[in-house]
Amino acid sequence: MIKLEKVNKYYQQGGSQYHILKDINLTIDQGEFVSIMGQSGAGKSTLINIIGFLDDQFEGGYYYFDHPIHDYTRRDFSKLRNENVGFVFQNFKLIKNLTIAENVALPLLYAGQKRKMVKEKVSQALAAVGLPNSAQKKPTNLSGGQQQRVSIARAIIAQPKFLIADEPTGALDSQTSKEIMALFKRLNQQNNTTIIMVTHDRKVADQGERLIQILDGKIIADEKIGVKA
Ligand SMILES: Nc1ncnc2c1ncn2[C@@H]1O[C@H](COP(=O)(O)OP(=O)(O)OP(=O)(O)O)[C@@H](O)[C@H]1O
Repeated sequence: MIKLEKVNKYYQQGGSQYHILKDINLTIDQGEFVSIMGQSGAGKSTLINIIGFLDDQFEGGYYYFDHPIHDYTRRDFSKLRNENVGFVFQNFKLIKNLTIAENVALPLLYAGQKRKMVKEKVSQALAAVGLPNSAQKKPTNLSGGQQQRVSIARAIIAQPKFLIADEPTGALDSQTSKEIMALFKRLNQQNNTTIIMVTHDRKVADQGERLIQILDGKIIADEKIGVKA
């Protein structure tokens, strides 16, 4: 599904050029649950920004379902992103003055779907993340774990081909982290949703089935770590 070939990424700063990703070769199949670990500054966010079609400024090949998307325009990139990827962040990124239902509906409203259809899909997405009775609440009335469930509902509502989760448990206590990881695992196993997750926490990473380790912009290890149920 995702294939990176010799991907390199540079940043220019103050007249100097920094080489951030170095010859990244990586293939991710549909249905995989991949964890990415590495020290701060290793290049994890830079990598997932490329994988998630947020950054089109890189060198090398990116083949998505065999399409050479490194040749695409910026506009093609935003279309690909909107239609294929769901994002989950450490700090949830919910809009405070919108209700839970309105937050979850946003990707569908951006995609121009009819309100009646949207309402039904919002209820389904909230039920899927275990929050059936919170639609009319505001984010600040929910716990951190519940807010992360809302952000996962928002990420899955448009039925993306894959999810990118950047430190999804970074702001949660260990019990809540476990519950959120159980939810990711269920989405992966029941719906075959591909998940690509960055984490600093080895216990969290171990919930995936493959662990990629990055150091100084290079993949230094890529191994199977669990057996799928
Ligand atoms: N927009 C930018 N301009 C210049 N340098 C950048 C930019 N974004 C990131 N960098 C640099 O690229 C390197 C990799 O950053 P990146 O955010 O990908 O690391 P990371 O592994 O995700 O780290 P962390 O775990 O701290 O989030 C760092 O040295 C960072 O300073």
